[in-house]
Amino acid sequence: MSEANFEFDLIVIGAGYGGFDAAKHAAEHGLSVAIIESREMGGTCVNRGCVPSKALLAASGKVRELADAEHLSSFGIHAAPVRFERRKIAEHANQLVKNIRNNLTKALERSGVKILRGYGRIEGTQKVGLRESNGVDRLISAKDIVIATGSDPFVPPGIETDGRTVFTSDEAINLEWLPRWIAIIGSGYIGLEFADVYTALGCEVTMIEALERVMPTFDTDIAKIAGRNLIQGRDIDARAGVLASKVSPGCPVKIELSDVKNRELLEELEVDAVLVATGRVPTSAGLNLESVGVKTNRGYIPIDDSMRVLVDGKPLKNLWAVGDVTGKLMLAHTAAAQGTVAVDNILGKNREIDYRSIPAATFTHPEISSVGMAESEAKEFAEKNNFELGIVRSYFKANSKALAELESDGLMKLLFRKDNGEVLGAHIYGLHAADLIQEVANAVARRQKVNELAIEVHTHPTLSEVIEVAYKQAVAQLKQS
Ligand SMILES: Cc1cc2nc3c(=O)[nH]c(=O)nc-3n(C[C@H](O)[C@H](O)[C@H](O)COP(=O)(O)OP(=O)(O)OC[C@H]3O[C@@H](n4cnc5c(N)ncnc54)[C@H](O)[C@@H]3O)c2cc1C
Ligand SMILES: NC(=O)c1ccc[n+]([C@@H]2O[C@H](COP(=O)([O-])OP(=O)(O)OC[C@H]3O[C@@H](n4cnc5c(N)ncnc54)[C@H](O)[C@@H]3O)[C@@H](O)[C@H]2O)c1
Repeated sequence: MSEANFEFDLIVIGAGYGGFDAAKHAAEHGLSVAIIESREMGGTCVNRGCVPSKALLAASGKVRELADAEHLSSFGIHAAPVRFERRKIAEHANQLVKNIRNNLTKALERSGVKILRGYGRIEGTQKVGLRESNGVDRLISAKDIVIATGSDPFVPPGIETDGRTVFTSDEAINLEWLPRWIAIIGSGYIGLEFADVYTALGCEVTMIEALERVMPTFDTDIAKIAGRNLIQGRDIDARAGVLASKVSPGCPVKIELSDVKNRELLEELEVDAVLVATGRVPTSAGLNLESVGVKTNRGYIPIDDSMRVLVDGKPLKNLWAVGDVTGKLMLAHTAAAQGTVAVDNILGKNREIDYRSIPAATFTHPEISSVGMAESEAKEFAEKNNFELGIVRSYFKANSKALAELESDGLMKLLFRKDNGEVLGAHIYGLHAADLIQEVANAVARRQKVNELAIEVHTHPTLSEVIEVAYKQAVAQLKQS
Protein backbone atom coordinates (compact mmCIF):
# COMPACT_ATOMS: atom_id res chain seq x y z
CA MET A 1 0.00 0.00 0.00
CA SER A 2 1.36 3.41 -0.94
CA GLU A 3 1.19 6.50 1.23
CA ALA A 4 -1.96 8.62 0.90
CA ASN A 5 -2.34 10.58 -2.36
CA PHE A 6 0.38 8.68 -4.22
CA GLU A 7 -0.15 5.80 -6.63
CA PHE A 8 3.17 4.24 -5.56
CA ASP A 9 5.65 4.67 -2.74
CA LEU A 10 8.45 4.44 -5.27
CA ILE A 11 8.81 4.71 -9.05
CA VAL A 12 12.13 3.63 -10.56
CA ILE A 13 12.98 4.79 -14.10
CA GLY A 14 15.23 2.25 -15.84
CA ALA A 15 15.50 -1.49 -15.19
CA GLY A 16 19.27 -2.04 -15.38
CA TYR A 17 21.24 -3.28 -12.36
CA GLY A 18 20.79 0.01 -10.50
CA GLY A 19 17.04 0.13 -11.03
CA PHE A 20 16.62 -3.59 -10.41
CA ASP A 21 18.34 -3.52 -7.02
CA ALA A 22 16.51 -0.39 -5.91
CA ALA A 23 13.09 -1.76 -6.93
CA LYS A 24 13.60 -5.24 -5.47
CA HIS A 25 15.07 -3.95 -2.21
CA ALA A 26 12.19 -1.48 -1.78
CA ALA A 27 9.49 -4.09 -2.53
CA GLU A 28 11.09 -6.56 -0.14
CA HIS A 29 10.84 -3.88 2.56
CA GLY A 30 7.12 -3.42 2.03
CA LEU A 31 7.03 -0.41 -0.31
CA SER A 32 4.67 -0.38 -3.30
CA VAL A 33 6.99 -0.08 -6.31
CA ALA A 34 6.72 0.42 -10.07
CA ILE A 35 9.67 0.19 -12.47
CA ILE A 36 9.61 1.73 -15.94
CA GLU A 37 11.70 0.28 -18.78
CA SER A 38 11.71 1.41 -22.41
CA ARG A 39 13.94 -1.36 -23.83
CA GLU A 40 14.81 -4.87 -22.62
CA MET A 41 14.61 -5.64 -18.89
CA GLY A 42 18.09 -5.86 -17.35
CA GLY A 43 19.66 -2.84 -19.07
CA THR A 44 23.18 -2.64 -20.45
CA CYS A 45 24.88 -5.20 -18.19
CA VAL A 46 22.48 -8.04 -18.93
CA ASN A 47 21.71 -7.33 -22.59
CA ARG A 48 24.72 -5.52 -24.07
CA GLY A 49 27.45 -5.51 -21.43
CA CYS A 50 28.84 -7.71 -18.64
CA VAL A 51 26.80 -10.81 -19.37
CA PRO A 52 27.27 -11.35 -23.12
CA SER A 53 30.86 -10.05 -23.08
CA LYS A 54 31.83 -12.46 -20.30
CA ALA A 55 30.20 -15.33 -22.24
CA LEU A 56 32.29 -14.42 -25.31
CA LEU A 57 35.41 -14.13 -23.13
CA ALA A 58 34.73 -17.53 -21.55
CA ALA A 59 34.40 -19.30 -24.92
CA SER A 60 37.26 -17.47 -26.65
CA GLY A 61 39.43 -17.99 -23.55
CA LYS A 62 39.03 -21.73 -23.94
CA VAL A 63 40.00 -21.47 -27.61
CA ARG A 64 43.08 -19.47 -26.63
CA GLU A 65 44.11 -22.06 -24.04
CA LEU A 66 43.65 -25.04 -26.35
CA ALA A 67 45.41 -23.30 -29.23
CA ASP A 68 48.47 -22.43 -27.14
CA ALA A 69 50.54 -25.45 -28.21
CA GLU A 70 53.70 -24.13 -26.54
CA HIS A 71 52.02 -23.71 -23.16
CA LEU A 72 50.31 -27.10 -23.36
CA SER A 73 53.51 -28.86 -24.43
CA SER A 74 55.22 -27.54 -21.28
CA PHE A 75 52.84 -29.88 -19.41
CA GLY A 76 53.54 -32.63 -21.97
CA ILE A 77 50.11 -32.20 -23.53
CA HIS A 78 49.64 -32.24 -27.30
CA ALA A 79 46.15 -31.31 -28.44
CA ALA A 80 44.69 -31.55 -31.92
CA PRO A 81 44.29 -28.26 -33.80
CA VAL A 82 41.35 -26.36 -32.27
CA ARG A 83 38.21 -25.78 -34.28
CA PHE A 84 35.38 -23.51 -33.17
CA GLU A 85 32.01 -22.42 -34.50
CA ARG A 86 31.54 -18.66 -34.32
CA ARG A 87 27.76 -19.04 -34.52
CA LYS A 88 27.63 -21.35 -31.49
CA ILE A 89 29.83 -19.05 -29.44
CA ALA A 90 27.46 -16.19 -30.31
CA GLU A 91 24.46 -18.38 -29.42
CA HIS A 92 25.98 -19.22 -26.03
CA ALA A 93 26.17 -15.49 -25.24
CA ASN A 94 22.68 -14.88 -26.56
CA GLN A 95 21.13 -17.74 -24.59
CA LEU A 96 22.83 -16.62 -21.39
CA VAL A 97 21.41 -13.11 -21.88
CA LYS A 98 17.89 -14.54 -22.28
CA ASN A 99 18.20 -16.73 -19.17
CA ILE A 100 19.54 -13.99 -16.95
CA ARG A 101 16.99 -11.46 -18.28
CA ASN A 102 14.14 -13.90 -17.54
CA ASN A 103 15.41 -14.68 -14.05
CA LEU A 104 15.77 -11.01 -13.25
CA THR A 105 12.29 -10.14 -14.55
CA LYS A 106 10.72 -12.99 -12.58
CA ALA A 107 12.59 -11.98 -9.43
CA LEU A 108 11.09 -8.48 -9.70
CA GLU A 109 7.59 -9.84 -10.32
CA ARG A 110 7.90 -12.27 -7.40
CA SER A 111 8.86 -9.46 -5.06
CA GLY A 112 5.71 -7.58 -6.09
CA VAL A 113 7.24 -4.85 -8.30
CA LYS A 114 4.89 -3.57 -11.02
CA ILE A 115 6.69 -3.51 -14.37
CA LEU A 116 5.57 -0.69 -16.66
CA ARG A 117 6.78 -0.76 -20.27
CA GLY A 118 7.46 2.63 -21.88
CA TYR A 119 9.54 5.78 -21.65
CA GLY A 120 9.65 7.63 -18.34
CA ARG A 121 10.34 11.28 -17.59
CA ILE A 122 10.09 13.59 -14.60
CA GLU A 123 7.03 15.87 -14.58
CA GLY A 124 7.73 18.03 -11.54
CA THR A 125 8.03 16.99 -7.90
CA GLN A 126 6.89 13.42 -7.17
CA LYS A 127 5.39 12.98 -10.66
CA VAL A 128 6.49 10.82 -13.56
CA GLY A 129 5.24 10.97 -17.16
CA LEU A 130 5.01 7.58 -18.87
CA ARG A 131 4.82 7.29 -22.66
CA GLU A 132 3.74 3.75 -23.40
CA SER A 133 4.76 1.99 -26.60
CA ASN A 134 1.14 2.25 -27.86
CA GLY A 135 1.44 6.05 -27.76
CA VAL A 136 -0.62 6.54 -24.57
CA ASP A 137 0.89 9.16 -22.30
CA ARG A 138 -0.03 9.29 -18.64
CA LEU A 139 1.03 10.82 -15.35
CA ILE A 140 1.84 8.70 -12.29
CA SER A 141 2.67 9.91 -8.82
CA ALA A 142 5.01 8.47 -6.22
CA LYS A 143 6.36 9.58 -2.87
CA ASP A 144 9.92 8.89 -4.09
CA ILE A 145 11.48 8.58 -7.54
CA VAL A 146 14.78 6.86 -8.39
CA ILE A 147 16.37 7.66 -11.76
CA ALA A 148 18.45 4.74 -13.04
CA THR A 149 18.60 5.37 -16.78
CA GLY A 150 22.22 4.25 -17.32
CA SER A 151 24.46 5.09 -20.24
CA ASP A 152 25.03 4.56 -23.96
CA PRO A 153 28.22 4.20 -26.03
CA PHE A 154 30.03 7.44 -26.84
CA VAL A 155 30.98 7.85 -30.50
CA PRO A 156 33.45 10.74 -31.00
CA PRO A 157 32.80 13.33 -33.71
CA GLY A 158 34.18 12.29 -37.11
CA ILE A 159 33.42 8.61 -36.53
CA GLU A 160 30.44 7.25 -38.45
CA THR A 161 28.96 3.90 -37.38
CA ASP A 162 26.83 1.59 -39.53
CA GLY A 163 26.46 -1.22 -36.97
CA ARG A 164 28.06 -3.72 -39.34
CA THR A 165 31.56 -2.61 -40.34
CA VAL A 166 31.94 0.20 -37.80
CA PHE A 167 30.22 -0.60 -34.52
CA THR A 168 30.23 -0.16 -30.76
CA SER A 169 30.02 -2.83 -28.05
CA ASP A 170 26.20 -2.78 -28.51
CA GLU A 171 26.70 -4.70 -31.77
CA ALA A 172 30.07 -6.37 -31.04
CA ILE A 173 28.44 -8.57 -28.38
CA ASN A 174 26.41 -10.28 -31.15
CA LEU A 175 29.65 -11.57 -32.77
CA GLU A 176 27.90 -11.58 -36.15
CA TRP A 177 31.14 -12.06 -38.09
CA LEU A 178 34.86 -12.27 -37.51
CA PRO A 179 36.78 -9.63 -39.45
CA ARG A 180 40.22 -10.64 -40.66
CA TRP A 181 41.60 -7.29 -39.51
CA ILE A 182 39.84 -5.11 -36.93
CA ALA A 183 40.88 -1.75 -35.51
CA ILE A 184 39.80 -1.11 -31.94
CA ILE A 185 39.57 2.56 -30.98
CA GLY A 186 40.23 2.96 -27.25
CA SER A 187 42.34 0.87 -24.88
CA GLY A 188 40.05 0.96 -21.84
CA TYR A 189 37.92 -1.87 -20.44
CA ILE A 190 35.95 -2.56 -23.60
CA GLY A 191 38.93 -2.24 -25.97
CA LEU A 192 40.99 -4.67 -23.87
CA GLU A 193 38.24 -7.25 -23.37
CA PHE A 194 37.26 -7.33 -27.04
CA ALA A 195 40.93 -7.43 -28.13
CA ASP A 196 41.17 -10.56 -25.95
CA VAL A 197 38.15 -12.11 -27.71
CA TYR A 198 39.18 -11.16 -31.26
CA THR A 199 42.83 -12.24 -30.96
CA ALA A 200 41.80 -15.60 -29.44
CA LEU A 201 39.51 -16.15 -32.42
CA GLY A 202 42.26 -15.40 -34.92
CA CYS A 203 41.59 -11.77 -35.92
CA GLU A 204 44.41 -9.32 -36.46
CA VAL A 205 44.00 -6.30 -34.18
CA THR A 206 45.21 -2.70 -34.37
CA MET A 207 44.58 -0.70 -31.20
CA ILE A 208 44.33 3.07 -31.38
CA GLU A 209 44.61 5.14 -28.18
CA ALA A 210 44.40 8.95 -28.05
CA LEU A 211 46.27 9.39 -24.76
CA GLU A 212 50.05 9.10 -24.53
CA ARG A 213 50.12 5.45 -23.44
CA VAL A 214 47.88 2.44 -24.01
CA MET A 215 45.75 1.48 -21.01
CA PRO A 216 45.97 5.08 -19.72
CA THR A 217 43.48 4.58 -16.89
CA PHE A 218 45.37 1.65 -15.35
CA ASP A 219 48.18 1.76 -12.76
CA THR A 220 51.47 2.33 -14.65
CA ASP A 221 53.24 -0.81 -13.31
CA ILE A 222 50.19 -2.95 -13.97
CA ALA A 223 49.76 -1.45 -17.47
CA LYS A 224 53.41 -2.24 -18.20
CA ILE A 225 53.23 -5.94 -17.31
CA ALA A 226 49.67 -6.39 -18.64
CA GLY A 227 50.54 -4.58 -21.88
CA ARG A 228 53.60 -6.80 -22.36
CA ASN A 229 51.34 -9.88 -22.27
CA LEU A 230 47.93 -8.75 -23.47
CA ILE A 231 49.08 -6.38 -26.24
CA GLN A 232 52.72 -6.85 -27.34
CA GLY A 233 52.57 -10.59 -26.52
CA ARG A 234 49.65 -10.97 -28.89
CA ASP A 235 51.12 -9.12 -31.77
CA ILE A 236 48.54 -6.36 -31.50
CA ASP A 237 49.67 -3.29 -33.39
CA ALA A 238 49.09 -0.65 -30.70
CA ARG A 239 49.37 3.09 -31.38
CA ALA A 240 49.21 5.60 -28.54
CA GLY A 241 49.00 9.39 -28.79
CA VAL A 242 46.99 9.20 -32.01
CA LEU A 243 43.42 10.22 -32.55
CA ALA A 244 41.03 8.30 -34.79
CA SER A 245 39.75 11.57 -36.27
CA LYS A 246 37.68 10.16 -39.14
CA VAL A 247 36.22 6.72 -39.69
CA SER A 248 34.07 5.89 -42.73
CA PRO A 249 32.20 2.57 -42.80
CA GLY A 250 32.30 0.32 -45.86
CA CYS A 251 34.40 -2.35 -47.40
CA PRO A 252 37.16 -1.56 -46.54
CA VAL A 253 36.60 0.76 -43.57
CA LYS A 254 38.76 3.88 -43.92
CA ILE A 255 40.38 5.44 -40.85
CA GLU A 256 42.23 8.73 -40.61
CA LEU A 257 44.73 8.95 -37.75
CA SER A 258 45.73 12.41 -36.54
CA ASP A 259 48.26 13.81 -34.12
CA VAL A 260 46.43 14.44 -30.84
CA LYS A 261 48.21 17.75 -30.26
CA ASN A 262 48.13 19.53 -33.62
CA ARG A 263 45.41 17.43 -35.35
CA GLU A 264 47.70 16.91 -38.38
CA LEU A 265 46.86 13.86 -40.48
CA LEU A 266 49.45 11.15 -39.72
CA GLU A 267 48.24 8.07 -41.53
CA GLU A 268 45.32 6.44 -43.30
CA LEU A 269 44.38 2.82 -42.58
CA GLU A 270 42.07 0.47 -44.42
CA VAL A 271 40.70 -2.38 -42.28
CA ASP A 272 37.79 -4.84 -42.40
CA ALA A 273 36.04 -3.52 -39.30
CA VAL A 274 36.28 -0.98 -36.49
CA LEU A 275 35.10 -1.32 -32.87
CA VAL A 276 34.55 2.08 -31.28
CA ALA A 277 35.35 1.66 -27.56
CA THR A 278 35.81 5.28 -26.55
CA GLY A 279 33.77 5.49 -23.36
CA ARG A 280 30.11 5.94 -22.53
CA VAL A 281 27.71 8.87 -22.08
CA PRO A 282 24.87 9.20 -19.56
CA THR A 283 21.28 8.61 -20.75
CA SER A 284 19.61 11.70 -19.33
CA ALA A 285 18.64 13.94 -22.26
CA GLY A 286 14.92 13.07 -22.42
CA LEU A 287 14.28 13.01 -18.67
CA ASN A 288 12.85 16.56 -18.43
CA LEU A 289 15.05 17.26 -15.42
CA GLU A 290 14.43 20.98 -15.94
CA SER A 291 10.95 20.42 -14.45
CA VAL A 292 12.62 20.04 -11.04
CA GLY A 293 15.48 22.48 -11.68
CA VAL A 294 18.24 19.86 -11.99
CA LYS A 295 21.26 20.90 -14.07
CA THR A 296 23.39 18.00 -15.28
CA ASN A 297 27.17 17.97 -15.56
CA ARG A 298 27.82 16.89 -19.20
CA GLY A 299 24.66 14.79 -18.86
CA TYR A 300 25.60 13.22 -15.51
CA ILE A 301 23.07 13.78 -12.72
CA PRO A 302 24.73 15.32 -9.64
CA ILE A 303 24.16 13.34 -6.43
CA ASP A 304 25.47 13.19 -2.87
CA ASP A 305 26.75 10.01 -1.20
CA SER A 306 23.20 9.15 -0.08
CA MET A 307 22.10 9.20 -3.79
CA ARG A 308 20.00 12.35 -3.34
CA VAL A 309 19.84 14.44 -6.53
CA LEU A 310 21.46 17.85 -6.05
CA VAL A 311 20.35 21.27 -7.26
CA ASP A 312 23.04 23.92 -6.82
CA GLY A 313 24.78 21.54 -4.41
CA LYS A 314 21.68 21.10 -2.21
CA PRO A 315 19.76 17.80 -2.04
CA LEU A 316 16.22 17.65 -3.42
CA LYS A 317 13.56 15.83 -1.40
CA ASN A 318 12.20 12.56 -2.78
CA LEU A 319 14.40 12.45 -5.93
CA TRP A 320 17.29 10.00 -6.16
CA ALA A 321 19.67 8.86 -8.93
CA VAL A 322 21.87 5.77 -9.17
CA GLY A 323 24.13 3.94 -11.64
CA ASP A 324 25.93 5.02 -14.80
CA VAL A 325 23.76 8.13 -15.20
CA THR A 326 25.52 9.53 -12.10
CA GLY A 327 29.00 8.88 -13.59
CA LYS A 328 30.58 7.35 -10.46
CA LEU A 329 32.61 4.18 -11.26
CA MET A 330 30.44 3.00 -14.18
CA LEU A 331 30.14 -0.63 -13.06
CA ALA A 332 27.17 -2.94 -12.56
CA HIS A 333 27.91 -3.63 -8.90
CA THR A 334 28.31 0.12 -8.21
CA ALA A 335 24.87 0.75 -9.74
CA ALA A 336 23.38 -2.05 -7.63
CA ALA A 337 25.07 -0.82 -4.44
CA GLN A 338 23.86 2.74 -5.11
CA GLY A 339 20.32 1.40 -5.65
CA THR A 340 20.34 -0.28 -2.24
CA VAL A 341 21.78 2.81 -0.53
CA ALA A 342 19.09 5.05 -2.11
CA VAL A 343 16.30 2.77 -0.88
CA ASP A 344 17.83 2.40 2.60
CA ASN A 345 17.72 6.19 2.83
CA ILE A 346 14.12 6.23 1.63
CA LEU A 347 13.44 3.73 4.44
CA GLY A 348 15.04 6.19 6.87
CA LYS A 349 18.24 4.24 7.50
CA ASN A 350 20.63 7.13 6.80
CA ARG A 351 23.33 5.39 4.72
CA GLU A 352 26.19 6.62 2.53
CA ILE A 353 28.11 4.70 -0.12
CA ASP A 354 31.82 3.95 0.22
CA TYR A 355 33.24 4.26 -3.32
CA ARG A 356 36.80 3.57 -2.09
CA SER A 357 35.99 -0.08 -1.35
CA ILE A 358 34.33 -0.85 -4.71
CA PRO A 359 36.56 -3.15 -6.77
CA ALA A 360 36.84 -3.21 -10.58
CA ALA A 361 38.07 -5.92 -12.94
CA THR A 362 38.89 -6.37 -16.60
CA PHE A 363 38.17 -9.93 -17.66
CA THR A 364 41.07 -10.44 -20.05
CA HIS A 365 43.21 -13.62 -19.92
CA PRO A 366 44.77 -13.13 -17.39
CA GLU A 367 42.64 -10.55 -15.61
CA ILE A 368 43.36 -7.07 -14.25
CA SER A 369 41.75 -5.72 -11.10
CA SER A 370 41.94 -2.85 -8.66
CA VAL A 371 40.36 -1.34 -5.58
CA GLY A 372 40.77 1.92 -3.72
CA MET A 373 43.21 4.63 -4.60
CA ALA A 374 45.46 4.88 -7.64
CA GLU A 375 49.12 5.53 -6.73
CA SER A 376 48.95 9.21 -7.77
CA GLU A 377 45.79 9.72 -5.73
CA ALA A 378 47.34 7.97 -2.70
CA LYS A 379 50.48 10.16 -2.97
CA GLU A 380 48.35 13.30 -2.96
CA PHE A 381 46.30 11.97 -0.04
CA ALA A 382 49.52 11.18 1.88
CA GLU A 383 50.91 14.67 1.31
CA LYS A 384 47.68 16.34 2.37
CA ASN A 385 47.38 14.22 5.52
CA ASN A 386 51.05 14.34 6.41
CA PHE A 387 52.00 10.65 6.32
CA GLU A 388 54.36 8.53 4.24
CA LEU A 389 52.86 6.26 1.58
CA GLY A 390 53.93 2.61 1.67
CA ILE A 391 54.12 0.63 -1.60
CA VAL A 392 54.95 -3.08 -1.89
CA ARG A 393 54.93 -5.42 -4.87
CA SER A 394 54.14 -9.13 -4.64
CA TYR A 395 54.92 -11.30 -7.67
CA PHE A 396 53.02 -14.36 -8.96
CA LYS A 397 56.36 -15.96 -9.92
CA ALA A 398 56.96 -16.63 -6.20
CA ASN A 399 53.57 -18.34 -5.82
CA SER A 400 53.37 -22.16 -5.89
CA LYS A 401 49.87 -22.31 -7.40
CA ALA A 402 50.73 -19.90 -10.22
CA LEU A 403 53.92 -21.89 -10.90
CA ALA A 404 51.98 -25.18 -10.98
CA GLU A 405 49.62 -23.63 -13.54
CA LEU A 406 52.61 -22.31 -15.53
CA GLU A 407 50.95 -18.89 -15.31
CA SER A 408 53.37 -17.00 -13.13
CA ASP A 409 53.44 -13.68 -14.97
CA GLY A 410 51.61 -11.47 -12.51
CA LEU A 411 51.97 -8.62 -10.08
CA MET A 412 50.12 -7.18 -7.12
CA LYS A 413 50.86 -3.67 -5.93
CA LEU A 414 49.63 -2.71 -2.46
CA LEU A 415 49.31 0.87 -1.23
CA PHE A 416 49.12 1.53 2.51
CA ARG A 417 49.65 4.21 5.16
CA LYS A 418 53.05 3.97 6.79
CA ASP A 419 51.86 5.78 9.92
CA ASN A 420 49.15 3.27 10.87
CA GLY A 421 49.23 0.48 8.27
CA GLU A 422 45.76 1.14 6.77
CA VAL A 423 45.27 -0.35 3.31
CA LEU A 424 44.52 2.39 0.75
CA GLY A 425 44.39 0.43 -2.49
CA ALA A 426 45.59 -2.51 -4.54
CA HIS A 427 46.18 -3.23 -8.22
CA ILE A 428 46.59 -6.75 -9.58
CA TYR A 429 47.46 -8.29 -12.95
CA GLY A 430 47.54 -12.08 -13.12
CA LEU A 431 45.57 -15.32 -13.03
CA HIS A 432 42.15 -14.82 -11.35
CA ALA A 433 42.93 -11.22 -10.42
CA ALA A 434 39.18 -10.44 -10.55
CA ASP A 435 38.46 -12.91 -7.73
CA LEU A 436 41.60 -12.07 -5.76
CA ILE A 437 40.79 -8.36 -5.43
CA GLN A 438 37.70 -9.05 -3.32
CA GLU A 439 39.83 -9.92 -0.27
CA VAL A 440 41.52 -6.51 -0.42
CA ALA A 441 38.20 -4.76 -1.17
CA ASN A 442 36.77 -6.20 2.05
CA ALA A 443 39.83 -4.97 3.96
CA VAL A 444 39.45 -1.47 2.46
CA ALA A 445 35.73 -1.46 3.34
CA ARG A 446 36.63 -2.18 6.97
CA ARG A 447 39.56 0.27 6.85
CA GLN A 448 41.78 -2.59 8.07
CA LYS A 449 45.50 -2.37 8.70
CA VAL A 450 48.26 -4.57 7.29
CA ASN A 451 49.34 -5.67 10.81
CA GLU A 452 46.01 -7.41 11.46
CA LEU A 453 45.69 -8.70 7.86
CA ALA A 454 49.21 -10.22 7.74
CA ILE A 455 48.43 -12.72 10.51
CA GLU A 456 45.32 -14.11 8.77
CA VAL A 457 46.01 -17.65 7.49
CA HIS A 458 45.69 -18.24 3.74
CA THR A 459 45.13 -21.66 2.14
CA HIS A 460 48.23 -23.24 0.61
CA PRO A 461 48.77 -23.49 -2.28
CA THR A 462 46.44 -20.78 -3.58
CA LEU A 463 46.84 -17.53 -5.47
CA SER A 464 45.54 -15.73 -2.36
CA GLU A 465 49.03 -16.17 -0.90
CA VAL A 466 50.15 -13.42 -3.31
CA ILE A 467 48.07 -11.08 -1.12
CA GLU A 468 49.37 -12.62 2.12
CA VAL A 469 52.95 -11.97 0.92
CA ALA A 470 52.07 -8.33 0.12
CA TYR A 471 50.60 -7.80 3.60
CA LYS A 472 53.70 -9.37 5.21
CA GLN A 473 56.05 -7.22 3.12
CA ALA A 474 54.06 -4.17 4.18
CA VAL A 475 54.44 -5.09 7.87
CA ALA A 476 58.20 -5.50 7.34
CA GLN A 477 58.29 -1.98 5.85
CA LEU A 478 56.36 -0.61 8.83
CA LYS A 479 58.93 -2.14 11.19
CA GLN A 480 61.81 -0.55 9.27
CA SER A 481 60.31 2.94 9.28
C1 LIG B 1 30.58 -4.24 -23.17
C2 LIG B 1 30.41 -3.91 -21.71
C3 LIG B 1 30.88 -4.79 -20.75
C4 LIG B 1 30.71 -4.49 -19.40
N1 LIG B 1 31.21 -5.37 -18.48
C5 LIG B 1 31.06 -5.10 -17.16
C6 LIG B 1 31.54 -6.01 -16.19
O1 LIG B 1 32.11 -7.06 -16.51
N2 LIG B 1 31.37 -5.71 -14.87
C7 LIG B 1 30.74 -4.55 -14.48
O2 LIG B 1 30.61 -4.32 -13.27
N3 LIG B 1 30.27 -3.67 -15.39
C8 LIG B 1 30.41 -3.91 -16.70
N4 LIG B 1 29.91 -3.03 -17.63
C9 LIG B 1 29.25 -1.80 -17.14
C10 LIG B 1 27.78 -2.08 -16.74
O3 LIG B 1 27.09 -2.67 -17.81
C11 LIG B 1 27.10 -0.79 -16.33
O4 LIG B 1 27.86 -0.14 -15.34
C12 LIG B 1 25.71 -1.07 -15.75
O5 LIG B 1 24.91 -1.69 -16.72
C13 LIG B 1 25.04 0.22 -15.28
O6 LIG B 1 23.77 -0.08 -14.78
P1 LIG B 1 22.63 1.04 -14.72
O7 LIG B 1 21.49 0.39 -14.02
O8 LIG B 1 23.17 2.29 -14.20
O9 LIG B 1 22.26 1.34 -16.25
P2 LIG B 1 21.89 0.44 -17.49
O10 LIG B 1 22.31 -0.96 -17.32
O11 LIG B 1 22.39 1.17 -18.69
O12 LIG B 1 20.30 0.44 -17.47
C14 LIG B 1 19.53 1.59 -17.69
C15 LIG B 1 18.18 1.18 -18.23
O13 LIG B 1 17.33 2.32 -18.27
C16 LIG B 1 16.55 2.30 -19.45
N5 LIG B 1 16.12 3.67 -19.73
C17 LIG B 1 16.91 4.73 -20.07
N6 LIG B 1 16.15 5.85 -20.15
C18 LIG B 1 14.88 5.47 -19.87
C19 LIG B 1 13.65 6.18 -19.78
N7 LIG B 1 13.59 7.51 -19.94
N8 LIG B 1 12.51 5.49 -19.48
C20 LIG B 1 12.57 4.13 -19.27
N9 LIG B 1 13.68 3.42 -19.32
C21 LIG B 1 14.84 4.09 -19.61
C22 LIG B 1 17.49 1.72 -20.50
O14 LIG B 1 16.76 1.16 -21.58
C23 LIG B 1 18.24 0.66 -19.67
O15 LIG B 1 17.60 -0.59 -19.76
C24 LIG B 1 30.04 -3.30 -19.00
C25 LIG B 1 29.54 -2.42 -19.97
C26 LIG B 1 29.71 -2.72 -21.31
C27 LIG B 1 29.15 -1.78 -22.33
N1 LIG C 1 34.95 -5.42 -16.86
C1 LIG C 1 34.26 -4.31 -16.63
O1 LIG C 1 33.93 -3.97 -15.50
C2 LIG C 1 33.85 -3.45 -17.78
C3 LIG C 1 33.95 -3.92 -19.08
C4 LIG C 1 33.56 -3.09 -20.13
C5 LIG C 1 33.07 -1.83 -19.85
N2 LIG C 1 32.98 -1.39 -18.57
C6 LIG C 1 32.47 -0.01 -18.29
O2 LIG C 1 32.17 0.65 -19.49
C7 LIG C 1 32.84 1.91 -19.52
C8 LIG C 1 33.23 2.24 -20.94
O3 LIG C 1 34.33 1.42 -21.38
P1 LIG C 1 35.30 1.92 -22.53
O4 LIG C 1 36.41 0.96 -22.66
O5 LIG C 1 34.49 2.30 -23.72
O6 LIG C 1 35.79 3.33 -21.94
P2 LIG C 1 37.13 3.78 -21.18
O7 LIG C 1 36.87 5.15 -20.73
O8 LIG C 1 37.57 2.74 -20.21
O9 LIG C 1 38.25 3.81 -22.36
C9 LIG C 1 38.08 4.59 -23.52
C10 LIG C 1 39.44 4.88 -24.13
O10 LIG C 1 39.25 5.43 -25.44
C11 LIG C 1 40.20 6.47 -25.66
N3 LIG C 1 39.67 7.37 -26.74
C12 LIG C 1 38.59 8.18 -26.67
N4 LIG C 1 38.39 8.80 -27.87
C13 LIG C 1 39.37 8.36 -28.73
C14 LIG C 1 39.69 8.60 -30.11
N5 LIG C 1 38.96 9.42 -30.88
N6 LIG C 1 40.77 7.98 -30.66
C15 LIG C 1 41.51 7.13 -29.89
N7 LIG C 1 41.23 6.85 -28.58
C16 LIG C 1 40.18 7.45 -28.01
C17 LIG C 1 40.32 7.11 -24.29
O11 LIG C 1 41.53 7.83 -24.16
C18 LIG C 1 40.25 5.90 -23.34
O12 LIG C 1 41.51 5.36 -23.04
C19 LIG C 1 34.04 1.76 -18.58
O13 LIG C 1 34.36 2.98 -18.01
C20 LIG C 1 33.56 0.78 -17.57
O14 LIG C 1 33.00 1.50 -16.51
C21 LIG C 1 33.37 -2.18 -17.54
